[in-house]
Amino acid sequence: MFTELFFHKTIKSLLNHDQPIKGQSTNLQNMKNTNPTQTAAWKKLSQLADQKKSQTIQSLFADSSRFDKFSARFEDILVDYSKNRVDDEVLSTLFELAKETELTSAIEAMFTGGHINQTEDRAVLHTALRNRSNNPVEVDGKDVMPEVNAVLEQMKVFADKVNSGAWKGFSGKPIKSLVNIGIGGSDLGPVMVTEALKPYQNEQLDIHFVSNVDGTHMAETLKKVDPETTLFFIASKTFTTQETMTNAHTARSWFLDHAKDEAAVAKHFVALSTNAEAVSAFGIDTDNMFAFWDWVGGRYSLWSAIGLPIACAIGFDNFEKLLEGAHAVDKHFRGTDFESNIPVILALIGIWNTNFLGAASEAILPYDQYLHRFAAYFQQGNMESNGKYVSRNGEKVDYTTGPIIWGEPGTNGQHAFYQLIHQGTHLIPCDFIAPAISHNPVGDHHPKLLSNFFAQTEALMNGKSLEEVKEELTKAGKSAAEIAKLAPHKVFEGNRPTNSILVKKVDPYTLGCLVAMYEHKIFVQGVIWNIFSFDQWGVELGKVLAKKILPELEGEEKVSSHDASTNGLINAYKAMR
Ligand SMILES: O=P(O)(O)OC[C@H]1O[C@H](O)[C@H](O)[C@@H](O)[C@@H]1O
Repeated sequence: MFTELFFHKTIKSLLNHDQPIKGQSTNLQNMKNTNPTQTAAWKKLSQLADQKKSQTIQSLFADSSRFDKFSARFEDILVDYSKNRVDDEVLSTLFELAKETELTSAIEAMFTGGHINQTEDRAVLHTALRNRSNNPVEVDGKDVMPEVNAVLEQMKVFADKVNSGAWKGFSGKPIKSLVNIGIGGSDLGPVMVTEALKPYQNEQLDIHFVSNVDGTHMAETLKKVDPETTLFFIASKTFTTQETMTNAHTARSWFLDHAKDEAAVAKHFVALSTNAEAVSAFGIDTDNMFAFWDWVGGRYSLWSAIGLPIACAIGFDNFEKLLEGAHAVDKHFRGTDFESNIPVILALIGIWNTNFLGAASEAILPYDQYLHRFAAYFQQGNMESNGKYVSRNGEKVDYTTGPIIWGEPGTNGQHAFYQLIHQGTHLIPCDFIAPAISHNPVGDHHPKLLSNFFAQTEALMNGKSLEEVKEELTKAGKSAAEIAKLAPHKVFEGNRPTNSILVKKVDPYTLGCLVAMYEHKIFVQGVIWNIFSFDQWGVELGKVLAKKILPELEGEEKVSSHDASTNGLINAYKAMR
């Protein structure tokens, strides 16, 4: 059934990507709905996992060319995946798995506007938003690039005005504070990017994000800003999300309490949305609306109008560089053989760790304070995309899909949860990310930070044997009894897999590259797991039930329409307040 959707699309030559994409007939009918566990490669991988159980990463470094073989460079980015439990045989079988699950057709289907978000019958084209080559990209026979470029132009004009101080508030003062009101994909991308690129931020502006429906989030933000100089971005793809609409109305009332003039709203509120009708119903002039389209997934939307607060904070030129970085990786992903394709390699290693070594989670550990929301961003990106137990043919899968994603910046994590990564009972593959050049080269901070990065990946791989521990304790003058008691606790098994991503500097272009790498990793995994990565039905049920419960919270009468626990909680709340 996946197949039929794409038969009208054309596979372009992998080496010739700057030609127009036409909605012609196709040879994408090979796109399979394959249970990955039924492929020859999967079966072989299961055997290999069994056979190689006792093989250690450390022992694999007997091959002196391992680092060169198992690392890849993309411009100023080095991806070292040599500290994984993979050898040539495992990797080549993983590449076979990608071939057997028709990854190439799937990649083409995405880039050429196939409706790969099948349960919502939508194309998935965040790549068109950053298509700096500007070659046509057709969705249902219509080239989307003119619209994409028109919104980018609208964003540029607006961001330039805000940046230069030409955009004035109702009392004639230039804008000083940007407040983004949005949640999920309409929050996390702009938060992550503006934090990551803070060194590029216009110092005349401060930026705030309100996402939680908890009134505290809004109240604390409004304390910091002045209605005369604040610009609100109401960011919502649907413009119906409860949290965002509630926060938007609160911000509007607060603003009008000060401005006392409805006409002033136009100078202080803009909307980033696909839903023009709801935007004007809210009272925002559609002249102040920046549009995007249903083929932009929320968690892939920072490249769209949702990126407007980013463009305002760091300037449109820098926003463009972010797009350029992502586009460069798009070309790499689409045009490079699997064997040298970074997102494909990262995805396959992730599948090896998840499905064959039994890892349930992955940690993302940036050694860069500016990247402190990177893990949170990809928590949504990954878990909302691949947290699915139903396959593309509608059946329950009998294998593990998306891992739990989590992480915090190093070195903070080291003093908090690395204990479990080193000596716990769970296998936690980790991605370490660091820049070679710091934006703040204060004293010897950066070498210290990076020495921790390198040391951790080394320690996770090599561990520390019982013999080493005993020798150390002996040298420290411990008695035999003390050594026997202490030694087991000081042993590190090692053999913990890590990827290391070293970038020259976290600049807009490089960040664009990094984000696109992770996005495509998620895509590849979804294809192989035979799930739909671009819907998110799992978030709906709770929303529906909350709507039903909300009116029940009014009044004093006891609620009895739920199970005993839910009734008990609601009634206790009513009694306590
Ligand atoms: O942008 P919005 O339509 O307001 O949606 C905001 C978020 O809410 C939803 O519940 C989804 O789970 C997210 O994928 C989405 O990014």
